[in-house]
Amino acid sequence: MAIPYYTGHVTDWITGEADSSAFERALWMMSALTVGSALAEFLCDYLYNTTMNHFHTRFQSNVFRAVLRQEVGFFHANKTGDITSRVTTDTDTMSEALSSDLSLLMWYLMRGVFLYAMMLWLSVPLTLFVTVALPFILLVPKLSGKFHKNLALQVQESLAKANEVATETFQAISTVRSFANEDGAARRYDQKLQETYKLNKWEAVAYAASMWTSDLSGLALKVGILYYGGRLVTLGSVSSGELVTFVLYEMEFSTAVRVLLSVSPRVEKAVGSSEKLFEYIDRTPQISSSGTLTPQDLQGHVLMRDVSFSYPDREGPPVLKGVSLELRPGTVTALVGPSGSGKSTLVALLERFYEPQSGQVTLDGRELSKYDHRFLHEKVALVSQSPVLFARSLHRNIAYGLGEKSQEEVAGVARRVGAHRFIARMSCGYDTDAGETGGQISGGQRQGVAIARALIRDPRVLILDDATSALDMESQQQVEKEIYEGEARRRRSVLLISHRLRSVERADRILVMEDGEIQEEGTHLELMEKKGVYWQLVQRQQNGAEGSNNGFVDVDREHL
Ligand SMILES: Nc1ncnc2c1ncn2[C@@H]1O[C@H](COP(=O)(O)OP(=O)(O)OP(=O)(O)O)[C@@H](O)[C@H]1O
Repeated sequence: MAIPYYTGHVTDWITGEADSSAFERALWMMSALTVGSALAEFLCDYLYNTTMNHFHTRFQSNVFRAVLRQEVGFFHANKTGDITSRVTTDTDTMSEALSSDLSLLMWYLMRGVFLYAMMLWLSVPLTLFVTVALPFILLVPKLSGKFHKNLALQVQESLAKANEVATETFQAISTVRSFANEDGAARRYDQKLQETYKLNKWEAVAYAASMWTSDLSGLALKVGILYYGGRLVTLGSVSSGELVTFVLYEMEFSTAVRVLLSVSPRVEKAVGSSEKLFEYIDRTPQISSSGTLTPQDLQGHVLMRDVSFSYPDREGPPVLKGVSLELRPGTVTALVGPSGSGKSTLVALLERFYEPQSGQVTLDGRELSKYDHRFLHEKVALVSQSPVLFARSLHRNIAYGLGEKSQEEVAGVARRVGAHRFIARMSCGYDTDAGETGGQISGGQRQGVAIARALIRDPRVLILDDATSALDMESQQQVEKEIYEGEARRRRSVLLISHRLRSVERADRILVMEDGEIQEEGTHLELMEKKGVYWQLVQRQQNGAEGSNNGFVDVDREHL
């Protein structure tokens, strides 16, 4: 920025207003400053980019952690594609703006301030003239910048919607293929992309408009300065060298303003994308995990008292209506009932995925929220209806979240639930990759691995939510043996949800659930003698009235 200053000195030497020593000094200073500033710029770029890279990595990691902290309901309320797009695309947009645009913004802001000071020092009247014209240069592009920010937000949202379609399609590719609906999926994706394209077009117009207006006003300003400055030179209030220096500074100043104006909409776009990210970071999870209890003598005594629950954002009657149940250590409690009666919802409350609107769930007499999050989920293990495995070895899947576990330990627990048989037959054994969401092994094998994954934690409460439906007879018997006769049985409470009556009839207690209420409870024989809901359901099934629709399949007819 000192170059224009010394150019003025050279001009004064040419016009004879200064001697030759000033000319030599000017040349030396210009050379030294050029080398010095090049070095400083190199250092500045290096440090800035390294810092921004560090920032990007940390920020993305923080957003990911913030999303992970949210309650399960948050993931049901927001689409996966939308969340993923926020964590990846939006953080990229934001970091890109920060790494290039913000550095330009800061750089040209500092330049602008310095140049303005130099202009003031050279000629106050000319600077005042520029100052009066400045708001006109700034105002119009500022207004179009606002319009641009709004459009940028819409572009981000529309891109997220396109991502949702892609994610959903790829996740359900087998279904898409079996219905031969590839064209339908492509059309849906195209439709979303078209929406983004249209918005992008408007965004480009808004951007061009702000550039055009700033160009036009900059040009008008230059004509004004030359006219007014020429008059001041004639009057002798500034030298011709000073006018040249002023014009050069003003050109640099205009460039700074232009850059600031072109960068600010991009920074505003990044602000637009960051708003949702900060919403995620600032969001307080509706289910806190601030509990601290980690009792080493946990028994696994679960009590659910008069619990009612409705899913958030779901209208209609409650899914659970005043449910009470007890899981005693050393006993197996079975929960049966038709599809949609609320069994998995009850499990979700035991796992603290949701909190009940009324009533209480306690473990060893203390509310679930009082327990340390990690401890609770180590001690209360769930195998869900469709367990998901991770794209890593079966060994790592069984020892999921537990750090290093020896091969003997993993194989030992797999043996107990009959999973070792099929794992040992695989060519890579425990090193076999389960594939994304466990898609590279069969449904029954997935269930076997998931049961082993739950048992390796030696939980005090074990919940099997229809978790053996796909197992072959031999594995099923092995799991039942583990549940009913296993040595750990005395140390834990088991909640067994199943549509197979054969596997629940040995339970110490059977609860029959219908429409979110426990209708009956007792042992299998008691319930059969009572000839109530349970008996009716069994009869109906026997007569084939409702088939598997009421949730009861594979009835042990001989026993009945
Ligand atoms: N995440 C959710 N959001 C809103 N409603 C839900 C959600 N999950 C389940 N429901 C609704 O809650 C009710 C009970 O569902 P739940 O999954 O608990 O039944 P279930 O007894 O486990 O059925 P199944 O035997 O088929 O597994 C159903 O009407 C279902 O539509």
